[in-house]
Parts: sequence; structure tokens; C-alpha cells
Amino acid sequence: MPLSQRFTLTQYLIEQRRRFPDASGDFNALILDVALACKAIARTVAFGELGGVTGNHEVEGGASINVQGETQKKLDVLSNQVFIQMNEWGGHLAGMASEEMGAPYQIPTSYPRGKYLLVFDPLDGSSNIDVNVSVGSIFSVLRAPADAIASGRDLTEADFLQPGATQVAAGYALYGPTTMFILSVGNGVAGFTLDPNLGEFRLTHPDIRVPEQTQEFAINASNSRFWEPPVKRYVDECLAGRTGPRGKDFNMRWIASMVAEAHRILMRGGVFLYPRDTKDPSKPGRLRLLYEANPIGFIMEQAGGRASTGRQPVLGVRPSELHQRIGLVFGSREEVERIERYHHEPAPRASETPLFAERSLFRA
Ligand SMILES: O=P(O)(O)OC[C@H]1O[C@](O)(COP(=O)(O)O)[C@@H](O)[C@@H]1O
Ligand SMILES: [Mg+2]
Ligand SMILES: [Mg+2]
Repeated sequence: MPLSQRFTLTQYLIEQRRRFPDASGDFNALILDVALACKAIARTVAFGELGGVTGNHEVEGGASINVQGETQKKLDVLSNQVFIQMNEWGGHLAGMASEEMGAPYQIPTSYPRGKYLLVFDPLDGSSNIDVNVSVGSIFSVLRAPADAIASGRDLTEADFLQPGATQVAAGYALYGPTTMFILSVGNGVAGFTLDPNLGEFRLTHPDIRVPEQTQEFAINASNSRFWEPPVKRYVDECLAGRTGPRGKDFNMRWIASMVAEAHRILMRGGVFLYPRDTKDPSKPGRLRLLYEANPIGFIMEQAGGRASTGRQPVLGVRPSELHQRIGLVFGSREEVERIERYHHEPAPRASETPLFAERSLFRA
């Protein structure tokens, strides 16, 4: 199809809506507001140092710290504001929650309230901002509880604690060499590229499928001494390559922007692990369930891949806290299933796996 005939995001949403003849149009309007926020963030990110938006967000007494106990970058704070400003007035939302806010954001009473919840990581991979490596925004759309819609009451944290399988839609924007918007409305996964001339997202990747097998894995190996045995086993087998039990060589990548790793995996396969480990017993994983693991998990599953805690499908986990952390493994289906199998099988004895004794980078 020549570029001039590619669907815009709006046209794509209109096509998708044909499946729901009674739809009000609220959902489409919400996704377009999210996309507008992402375009605004893409512009801000593109100015970098020239826009004065790199570095930490300073408050009286030093850099500000978010509810996760992490230092906030200026762009974390700005992106959060953009998400709020673009989405609070449209009348589609009952409330929002974000990585950068301790409690749910209440839609001001002067604005109409709607039936959806928006949960987001306004800027993922923000440690990469100052070194000009790709970052992104991740979002998840849930339904608000019926009583909140009927009464228009303020939302509580409990209203957001829904398993990922109930997501109405999920997606992310990637601010890389091109800006892309990846979306699933529960009917496969579509990828859009921002046309800088028109300022419109245009459909460039209509039906994204994750290859079932891979020879590429992504994990922060500096945590290897804290990994649980099934993860050590999996990585050791990958490192052993052609001469090991997998019988093929693997390649490794680590960007430290999960959204960029997810995108690479959607495009060419692979597996990403940020597993539960023993580094900090108060943190059962690094990534957050509601606005990182669930939306990326939804996209992966919709693209024929798999997303897991290592032990169970991530989309089946019932959240217990807004900012809950969780172990996360996602990507090519066969690899994720193998990692799950390793978590359920008894660990092989060292004598059965010479790898652990001789080759392992990760000897206990
Ligand atoms: O610092 P590490 O261990 O490499 O962790 C990197 C991970 O942290 C994250 O940056 C967390 O997300 P935020 O930047 O939104 O806090 C992920 O994108 C990434 O995979
Ligand atoms: Mg993040
Ligand atoms: Mg973030």
C-alpha cells in the first residue's frame, strides 16, 4: 500500500469500532487523547538539552523522589503532567493512576467523568534520557467499577486492582529514531509510525506477531548472583550455545528501557527477563504490575507471544497494591514456556549439568 494511503490511527479506530455497533465513541476518543499525550511527549523528548528537559527534577532540598523511592527525572514529571492534562477533561475517564503518583488521580469535579480507568508509566526507561537512548510511555485501559460510574464518586486504590486479563486495551509509545504507537484493543496488535509532516500516527505494522522461537535474550546480568535456580539454568543454557543443551548460539541485549526491549521482541522475537530475585526481599521483582507488566503482557499475548511471572501467566495475577512489583518474563512463546517449565521442574543436579560446574558465569 503506498504511504499516502496508510490508515491514520483515527481511521484504524473507526474500523475497529465497526465490531461494536453500539459503542459510544468514548473509547476511541480516549485512545486519541492518549496518542495526543504521546505526541506531545515525543516533541518534548526530541528537544533534549535544548529544551532544558534533561536531568533530575529538583525540588527544595535536592532531586525529588517518587513513591517508588526512585529519583525523578524532569521528563518523568513533565510526561506525567502531559498525560493528566490531555486526558482529564475528555469525559471518558473515571480516574487515572501513574507510576509517578502515590495515589489515584481524581478527575476534577468541574470535568465530566466517564467509564474507563487509565493507568500509565508516563516515561519508561527514564535512566536513559540523559544518554539519548530510546524511552517510551506505557498505558493500560480498564473499566471503572459500575458503582463508581453510576455515582461519579472518587476512586480508591482498590478500584484499580484488576487482573491484566480484564484490560480493555493496552499499548505504548516508543520515542526512538522514529516515534511509534503500538496498540491492542483486544483484537491483535497494530503498530503506527508518527508521520512528522502530518503529525499523525499512521498504520505501518498492521498485524504484529511475535516469532515463536528465538535466539536472543535480554536480562540484567549484573543481578546474576541474586537469581533463582530456574533463571540461572535458563541463562546458562543460552550461554552454552551450540555446544550446550539448546544446541544453538544465543545473542544477548540489554537496553534498560523495557518498552524498547518489548518493541524489539515484537519486531523480531526474543525473550526478556526481569525475574523475581533475592536482591531486596522487600521487592518481589523490579517492574510494576499495573502499568508495566500488565500492558506489555497484554500486547505480547495479543501478538501470539507469552508473558509470565515465571510461575504463572502475568495477566492472571490479582493485584494487591497499586504500585506492586512483580517478576516478569515475556516474549517468544516457546522460550517463556520453557522458563515456566524450569520453575516447576526440580532443579537438575550439578552432575547432570556440567555447564554449571565449568562454563557458568553464574556459579553459586
Ligand atoms: O536499572 P536496570 O536494572 O537495568 O533496570 C532497567 C529497568 O527499569 C526500568 O527503567 C523501569 O522503568 P522506569 O524507568 O519507568 O522506572 C525499565 O524500563 C527497565 O527494564
Ligand atoms: Mg517503567
Ligand atoms: Mg517510568
